[in-house]
Amino acid sequence: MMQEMAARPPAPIAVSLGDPAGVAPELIAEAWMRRREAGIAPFFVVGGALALGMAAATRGLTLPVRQIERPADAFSVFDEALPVLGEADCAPSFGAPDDSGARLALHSLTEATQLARTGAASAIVTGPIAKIRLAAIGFTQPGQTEFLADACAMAHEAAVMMLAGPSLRTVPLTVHEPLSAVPGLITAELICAKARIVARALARDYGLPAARIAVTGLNPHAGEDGRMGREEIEVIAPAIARLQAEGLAVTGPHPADALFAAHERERFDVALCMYHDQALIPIKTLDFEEGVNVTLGLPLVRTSPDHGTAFGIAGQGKASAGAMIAALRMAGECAVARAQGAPA
Ligand SMILES: NC(=O)c1ccc[n+]([C@@H]2O[C@H](COP(=O)([O-])OP(=O)(O)OC[C@H]3O[C@@H](n4cnc5c(N)ncnc54)[C@H](O)[C@@H]3O)[C@@H](O)[C@H]2O)c1
Ligand SMILES: N[C@H](C(=O)O)[C@H](O)COP(=O)(O)O
Repeated sequence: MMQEMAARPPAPIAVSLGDPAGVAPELIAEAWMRRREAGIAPFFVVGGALALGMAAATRGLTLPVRQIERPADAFSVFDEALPVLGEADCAPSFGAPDDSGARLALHSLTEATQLARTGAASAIVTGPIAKIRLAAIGFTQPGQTEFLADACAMAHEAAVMMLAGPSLRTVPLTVHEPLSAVPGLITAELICAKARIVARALARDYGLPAARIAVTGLNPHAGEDGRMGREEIEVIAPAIARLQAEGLAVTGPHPADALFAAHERERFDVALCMYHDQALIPIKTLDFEEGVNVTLGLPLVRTSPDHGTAFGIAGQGKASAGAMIAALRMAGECAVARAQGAPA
């Protein structure tokens, strides 16, 4: 079905290549091929012209690629060819990641971030990377979210991961942490800080001025009045009370097991969950092929498909481009919302 892009962002979107041995290049290529029907705003990729062409070919696509000299050139090129900025490249072996691919992924991410920071790009959409592969070449952050926080000179906690799909939005309070460390990391200050960032961002970028935030408990049955854990009584409920006193539409702590049933999802705009899998399992179950990973709280717009590198199916024509397309669409919509002056 033909989708409409509401308005064009003031600058094109910068896309980082992701790990070239994974599914990202083929999905970027497919998204460009479907740009009109999907209503995707003009974008360019930083590096990887050869990798993109090779990846497209594995899906039977003949991809016209054109080198551009400046981000703004993407506007005139985008209709005819996929614009690529810069010469950095490699010839990937799909499904077999290596250090040269990891270096290209990091270069592309670094450059695209810089362009979004300066406003030369109106948003960044990041292709999935394998964290362990990047760590092997010196990437020190747990993920791209924290990389972006560092690039913007912000504390890691100020860059808030949100997963968004047609069925729901979720935010993990703690992110890439071992489960055993989670209880010790849950504080009222962190809950309040992240809830405030979520509320501001949903107002600014998503047109939700009074977002309803459902906060989960940590323990089974949200602790069952302290019989199954005390974090709800000692930490989570006091944080919710503080946020309510500030006027935020926050409820909870809710038992997490039933919160994502259809009838419950109608009662909130976003769920603030205590740890990674509590937030990501529901969305990847309900919305895997349209799920978007967004970073809230940054001075720039950043989205990414919800899935990873999927090395096991790369280059086989099996991967769905749905989440990549959704990430590109959402980046364009958020960039337009900011350009139209939604309050920070
Ligand atoms: N945005 C990101 O950068 C991001 C997100 C998640 C995971 N990762 C990284 O990706 C690597 C692999 O992680 P994983 O295996 O847990 O997750 P994954 O998302 O790569 O794969 C999970 C499952 O989903 C399938 N899958 C993934 N994308 C798909 C698509 N577009 N269409 C159809 N099926 C798809 C895979 O084949 C696999 O069966 C890890 O190194 C992880 O750190 C990166
Ligand atoms: N936690 C995300 C997920 O599992 O989908 C993913 O690892 C992405 O993290 P970054 O965007 O921080 O790289």
